[in-house]
Amino acid sequence: MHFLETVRRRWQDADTLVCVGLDPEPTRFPACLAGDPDAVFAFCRAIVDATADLVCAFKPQIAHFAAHGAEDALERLIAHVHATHPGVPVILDAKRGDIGSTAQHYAAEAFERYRADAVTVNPYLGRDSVQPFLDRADKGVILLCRTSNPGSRDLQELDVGSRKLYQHVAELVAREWNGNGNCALVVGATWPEELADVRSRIGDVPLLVPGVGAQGGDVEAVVKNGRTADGTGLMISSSRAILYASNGEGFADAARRAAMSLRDGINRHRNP
Ligand SMILES: O=C(O)c1cc(=O)[nH]c(=O)n1[C@@H]1O[C@H](COP(=O)(O)O)[C@@H](O)[C@H]1O
Repeated sequence: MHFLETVRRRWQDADTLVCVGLDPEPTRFPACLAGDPDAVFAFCRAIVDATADLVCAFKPQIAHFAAHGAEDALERLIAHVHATHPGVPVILDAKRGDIGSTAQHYAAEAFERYRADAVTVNPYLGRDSVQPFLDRADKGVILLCRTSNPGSRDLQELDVGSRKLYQHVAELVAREWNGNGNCALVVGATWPEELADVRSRIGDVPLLVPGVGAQGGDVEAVVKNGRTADGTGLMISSSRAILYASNGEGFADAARRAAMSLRDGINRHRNP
């Protein structure tokens, strides 16, 4: 099934806009995993199994695996999600961007090697750098628009004619790059006004919104400013606040409680 169809099904059937980010940091793992040579996989699998019914997607962040030489754990983790929680899509957060010939390999990495359902892509190299991803009509292409970090102001807010660069990216993606209907955009929860602005420019194109939890974004503002008319349209992503809710033996249960609390907080504001 097409990535965005799968997400829409999760929004409706599982009644959740939560995306759990999988950002393993071994120094923050619970003591019960100390000495486990496969700790990255064991930790992430426990989180996945404890939260799968509460999410519209999982989002493993590739550097958090590659930095520890754990690409194999990432492959097995995504295979585990597909096998054990069918219908829950996986977004590979890789923020790729390169000339077209190299981008083809990044697309193959995301979709063939890792078997991700969607990937985050940096659009700032232009259309040809994104084309190998756009061509995969069954896969999601989630383009950085207004990122959550403070430094996103440096370039993304620059005036380019009658609007700012991130506003141009939002319109370009929604109007010209989304011919296959497989695009989404990233806007940080730390920019609630910009979220409303982007939503007004892109119709029902879905938004991936990281920045609630550890980065302090306000859930109510995100939902009210970013939702579509039917109270969906958002994948609201949190990593550290869920993954490291506890560093005791009950870490997976604590992660479940944190994900449930985020889901319920979102759902309180979903419908007008
Ligand atoms: O593309 C992303 O996922 C992303 C975009 C962005 O603008 N800001 C952002 O924080 N992210 C990612 O989302 C995750 C946020 O993690 P937490 O702050 O722990 O919830 C990290 O993996 C970031 O790399």
